Amino acid sequence: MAKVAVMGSGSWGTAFANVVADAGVADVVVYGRRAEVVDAINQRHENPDYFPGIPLNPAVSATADPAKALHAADFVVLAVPSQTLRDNLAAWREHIGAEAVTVSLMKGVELGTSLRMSEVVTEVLGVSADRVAVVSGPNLAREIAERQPATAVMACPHEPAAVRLQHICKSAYFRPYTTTDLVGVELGGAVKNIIALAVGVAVGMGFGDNAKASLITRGLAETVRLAVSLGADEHTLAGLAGLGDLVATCSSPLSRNRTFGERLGAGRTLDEVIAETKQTAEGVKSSESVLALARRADVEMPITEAVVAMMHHDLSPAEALAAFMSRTAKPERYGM
Ligand SMILES: NC(=O)C1=CN([C@@H]2O[C@H](COP(=O)(O)OP(=O)(O)OC[C@H]3O[C@@H](n4cnc5c(N)ncnc54)[C@H](OP(=O)(O)O)[C@@H]3O)[C@@H](O)[C@H]2O)C=CC1
Ligand SMILES: O=C(CO)COP(=O)(O)O
Repeated sequence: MAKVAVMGSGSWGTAFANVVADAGVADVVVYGRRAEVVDAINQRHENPDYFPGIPLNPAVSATADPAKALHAADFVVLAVPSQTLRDNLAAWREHIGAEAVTVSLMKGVELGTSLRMSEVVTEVLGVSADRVAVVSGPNLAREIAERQPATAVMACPHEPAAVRLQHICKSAYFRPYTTTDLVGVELGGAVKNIIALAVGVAVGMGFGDNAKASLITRGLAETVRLAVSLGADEHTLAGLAGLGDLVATCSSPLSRNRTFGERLGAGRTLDEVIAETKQTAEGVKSSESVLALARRADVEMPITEAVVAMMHHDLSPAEALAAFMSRTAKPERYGM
């Protein structure tokens, strides 16, 4: 059987390990940095910090030793916050086998470099892009841990690797598709978090479904503009990793990004919201790196700009709304 190492025992790492175990065709081990989480997974088949009361497949084992997790792994699945990936990978690099396929579950863009996560992997590990895959789609981790039905996209420029990954994930409740469009899949995932922050702000301000639908639709338009200008296929953004994830994340109270925005929109200060947010809300930091990417590509992303201004430059939700609504009138389709 293939061996899958999942590096990170938070929400998505735990739920994804469970998906692989439930698919039943690969061995899976999770690396967690805290012994109490590792012990709970091994002894009680539960991750009490992230999914209390949800039974994990007993075939999911855990270790606090990254070398042990990575030893002879065919797939190395990365599930830590995006901004920590470079340092973590540098520490893990010596234990990752030359033939392993690295799989990013992460939905962020690196601050400072504006690199996508797969690009950070190829840079740090010195491997070709053909050995790096990405999993994305409408995948709220709790629903998947509860074994509710879901679909996802496995992206890799080397299609056979995406197909192998599809095989080790497919189960009665998890249906993976494949694509070779890494750029579209990664940017769809990173930008939807930013749009979910904006939707959350609108919900927190008390606005209804017209505002939400407008942000989702115009959010998709700016995602497509950016992704296509960087080489993505427009159809990818109409698929699971684009529209699918955008709708799920912007609609769900389970989304950490939407919840973050909602608290801000309801009048809490940024510092209060940051202090209340225990899990990773990637869009807060990635809004800056995505905007930097957009400026470099000369692409307009007004919702992302508004989110950056609220998250990093003290613009209030009311001021952001006024600035957005008073933009110059335009045709619906422009600037592709
Ligand atoms: N949750 C979801 O529904 C989904 C999340 N994603 C993406 O998956 C990625 C991971 O998110 P998610 O699992 O939700 O995040 P969580 O916040 O739930 O978990 C983060 C994990 O990373 C660990 N961690 C945090 N900081 C560091 C660090 N500096 N070094 C090493 N490990 C660290 C945490 O350990 P500890 O528990 O000890 O703090 C925890 O195991 C993100 O990019 C997210 O966008 C994608 C799809 C769905
Ligand atoms: O990516 C996700 C669902 O696909 C999870 O979204 P949040 O990180 O906002 O919780």
